[in-house]
Amino acid sequence: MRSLREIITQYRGRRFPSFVTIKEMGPRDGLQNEKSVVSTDTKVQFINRLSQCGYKSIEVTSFVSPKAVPQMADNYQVFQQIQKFEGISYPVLTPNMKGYDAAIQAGAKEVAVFTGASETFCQKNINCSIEESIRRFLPIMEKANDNNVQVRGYVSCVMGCPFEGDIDPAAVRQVAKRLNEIGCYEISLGDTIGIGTPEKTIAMLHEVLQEVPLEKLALHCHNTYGRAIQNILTGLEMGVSIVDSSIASLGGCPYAPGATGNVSTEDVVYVLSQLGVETGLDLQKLEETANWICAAIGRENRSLYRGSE
Ligand SMILES: CC(C)(COP(=O)([O-])OP(=O)([O-])OC[C@H]1O[C@@H](n2cnc3c(N)ncnc32)[C@H](O)[C@@H]1OP(=O)([O-])[O-])[C@@H](O)C(=O)NCCC(=O)NCCSC(=O)C[C@@](C)(O)CC(=O)[O-]
Repeated sequence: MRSLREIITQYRGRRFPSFVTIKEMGPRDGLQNEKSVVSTDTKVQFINRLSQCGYKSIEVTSFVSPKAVPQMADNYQVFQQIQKFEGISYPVLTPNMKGYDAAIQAGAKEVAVFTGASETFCQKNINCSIEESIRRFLPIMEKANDNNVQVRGYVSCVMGCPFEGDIDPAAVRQVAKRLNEIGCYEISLGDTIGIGTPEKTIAMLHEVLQEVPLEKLALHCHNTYGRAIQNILTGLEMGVSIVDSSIASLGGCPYAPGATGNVSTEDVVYVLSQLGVETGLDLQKLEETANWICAAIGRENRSLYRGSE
């Protein structure tokens, strides 16, 4: 794995957007896979601390089946108890109408639907085909439109699948196109098991950009093989300006064997700051929050960045 310094040296002098929006995944993608139950109070404190770090978006929980993901069973309580600040969005995952209705009941103003570019992953994750998943999203889109709720869309396995192996970028393009057509305001492209490379990132984005405008695309990279930052920088060089990340690199997908956490927020913020890119995030507060949550749940902090760098 390359050090942050080596990555910064490699990418120095290249052209990136001047501002990159970072969407925090820690409370949802980060915690959903924790084996021992994280208390509602810890989740609430975690999100409240994150709200002080400068984010405009923090994904806070998911309204999925508690049998499928027990860690998110306290979704309603978490959403109700967190402090909500003006200017920060607190999206939640909703796989179907039942999840959407529960999210709205809790007070959600932004939701995210999620599917995949791999049939097998989609079946294992949400128990339906890709086509069926889109059909399930249609009534969500309709109701969200009536309720003035924004809907984000996720495509998983954009660089490869734990069950099917390679995924054709044309398949990613098709799914991203459908999510765009049904009205998702933004589409997050998930390298669910972190097997992307800069070359794969370029090939995948070239395809997706045939259908979806650049400003609607986000990159959601897991860091399983330590390549997430390079893949993200490759996407940013192509003009993408939205990145999903998880503080302390918390997480992993319960339906993607071998997947580790999202790329660490602190690492992305540090590297971008060294490359002259603004994120609006406070690195010191991020580091304090990362250390706090890792101590609270007994996990190691997998970020490479340490304030002493
Ligand atoms: C999608 C379902 C629900 C389909 O599951 P299903 O079994 O097909 O659903 P169903 O409609 O047949 O219902 C079965 C049971 O689930 C209940 N149910 C049904 N829907 C809900 C709901 N919304 N909330 C609460 N309960 C629900 C329903 O009421 C029923 O309860 P029972 O009668 O057996 O007691 C299930 O497969 C599920 O919950 N999956 C969760 C998948 C998940 O959360 N995965 C992790 C997040 S995705 C991810 O991490 C990837 C991402 C986004 O980060 C991007 C990337 O990295 O690639």
